[in-house]
Amino acid sequence: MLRDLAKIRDILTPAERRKAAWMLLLVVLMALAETLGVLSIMPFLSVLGRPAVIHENPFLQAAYAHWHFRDERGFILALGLASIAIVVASSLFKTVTLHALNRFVHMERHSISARLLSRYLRQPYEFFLTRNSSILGKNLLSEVDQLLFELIQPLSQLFAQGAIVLAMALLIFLYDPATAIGIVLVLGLLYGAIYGLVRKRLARIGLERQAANGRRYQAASEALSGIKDVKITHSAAAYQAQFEKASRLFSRHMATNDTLSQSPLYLVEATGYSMLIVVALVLLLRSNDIAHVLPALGLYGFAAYRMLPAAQVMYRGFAKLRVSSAALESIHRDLALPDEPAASGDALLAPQREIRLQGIRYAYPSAPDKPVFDGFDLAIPANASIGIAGRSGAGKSTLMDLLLGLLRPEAGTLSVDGVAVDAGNVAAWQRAIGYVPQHIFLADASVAENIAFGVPRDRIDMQAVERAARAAQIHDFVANELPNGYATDVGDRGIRLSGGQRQRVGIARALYRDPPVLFLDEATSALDAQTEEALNEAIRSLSGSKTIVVIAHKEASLRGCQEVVNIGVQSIDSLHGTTEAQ
Ligand SMILES: Nc1ncnc2c1ncn2[C@@H]1O[C@H](COP(=O)(O)OP(=O)(O)OP(=O)(O)O)[C@@H](O)[C@H]1O
Repeated sequence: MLRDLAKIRDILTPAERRKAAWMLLLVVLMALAETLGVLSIMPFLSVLGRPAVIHENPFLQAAYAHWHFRDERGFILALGLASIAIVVASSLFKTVTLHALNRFVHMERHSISARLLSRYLRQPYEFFLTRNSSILGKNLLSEVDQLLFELIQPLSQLFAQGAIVLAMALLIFLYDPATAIGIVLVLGLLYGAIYGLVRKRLARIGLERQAANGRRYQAASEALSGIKDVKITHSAAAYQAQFEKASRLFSRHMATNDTLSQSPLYLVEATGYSMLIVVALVLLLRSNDIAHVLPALGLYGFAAYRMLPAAQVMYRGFAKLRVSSAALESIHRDLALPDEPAASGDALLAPQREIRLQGIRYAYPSAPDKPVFDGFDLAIPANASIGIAGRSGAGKSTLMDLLLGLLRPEAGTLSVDGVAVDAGNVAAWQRAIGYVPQHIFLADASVAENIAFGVPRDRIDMQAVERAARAAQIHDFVANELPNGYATDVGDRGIRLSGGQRQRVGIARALYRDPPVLFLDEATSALDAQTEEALNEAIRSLSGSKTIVVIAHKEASLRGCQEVVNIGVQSIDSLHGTTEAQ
């Protein structure tokens, strides 16, 4: 429990920690206000039943004298009004506090998920090679909710109700210490025993719930993003079954969790009220005077009425903490990921002489013993156009990712004009590059927004968009055939465009900023021969003023390059030696 509290503390920012402390105080005050509201009716009721109490009770007597009441009716009226005032004030306080609490919890959901997304987005590219994107999405959306509504909220209730139990126990203690200790002991033992019985099961449910939630997200996201393959292979039923299995398990665990954290109430209620009857009988047997027993019983009855549900909420807090600690653990771990500095400024590391890879060794994290490159060298003169050829799987895309600074070599350096590219200047280097990947990602936005990718809509330079589109051989299509020209929406991942059109939008994107370096990875593979030739011609016209690196399987695509580097001549495992482009 203490470890979990420390984790919650870590997750919050210092300002949120202060706010959480205030909230906790408010929650406790709210619980006490609630008790006070109910408690304030007691003197009114007892005076109403027997006005003589006014003169017997020292407090009521003092109040009666202090405010110079002349008759009992007036005092009872005042007592009634005072009770109404307390109940109304306590309700107002509770309403305001409730809003503050709701706001805190919901804003925490926003704050934690926003910080988590920012942390994920700042991770190096390699991080995403080992983590499943739907699981990351699940953490951001579903696990943060689990943490807040199934752990932090019940936990704050645990503290609030703890205050009530304490206040009530104190009240009874003042009246009758032995009974107070007895009640706390019985309640503590009862809940302690139940918790001891179910705690292992709760922890297991917590872990399984989290795993099933992940599988649920993964099945839904894979089926929907791969809908074409799902349709054509008729694998919808398999995905449906996969989703349902995980979803059913997830829901079953949520139900068991709710039951296990709620059900002891009935058992404890039965025990509590049985105890009340036993206490009444014992008191009656001891004193034989029912009038003497009744006030004591009234107090115990009231205490039971407030304490039993409060103890139940406390137990629920412990149970939820147990189930949700898996969610807490994963969010705590991911928020502690190294915080890479976000790229800022607009410096440009543009090559004047050469781009050089030297002594590069790189192995993917999932295959650390099988380096794709080991001792690899490559020099690319500035403003030259270099082709990279090689058989499938030889490492062409890996080489491009290394050149892009997306993958960091285990050994060796990437340098631009002798300046080593590192975490400090990689953003400046990437700003100098226009990159067309093998698989182009289009956002569900307009053609113009996709070309000026990442630029806010009102800051898009439409002239630059058109210039880039002309160079990418897509302007005529956009201007003449799309209903709204550059404002036409391309649909989810560009589904309303053909493969070749998507590819040309991707090329226009790389050209939008008119970068000094252009990297093209199979950029023309989806184009017909005529369009490809026109595009190659356009790219050729850029050569001499830009450094261009082209990866292509087809020799025709590399024809315009001044030099072709073949990296497929050696086996992947032993790609040593020098491959130098002069
Ligand atoms: N994320 C990854 N984790 C582990 N191995 C990978 C990963 N990506 C690629 N590889 C492996 O690295 C090697 C080089 O892959 P790469 O994609 O660079 O080849 P390529 O030459 O671009 O192939 P193609 O022409 O088919 O696109 C391959 O053996 C591939 O299986």
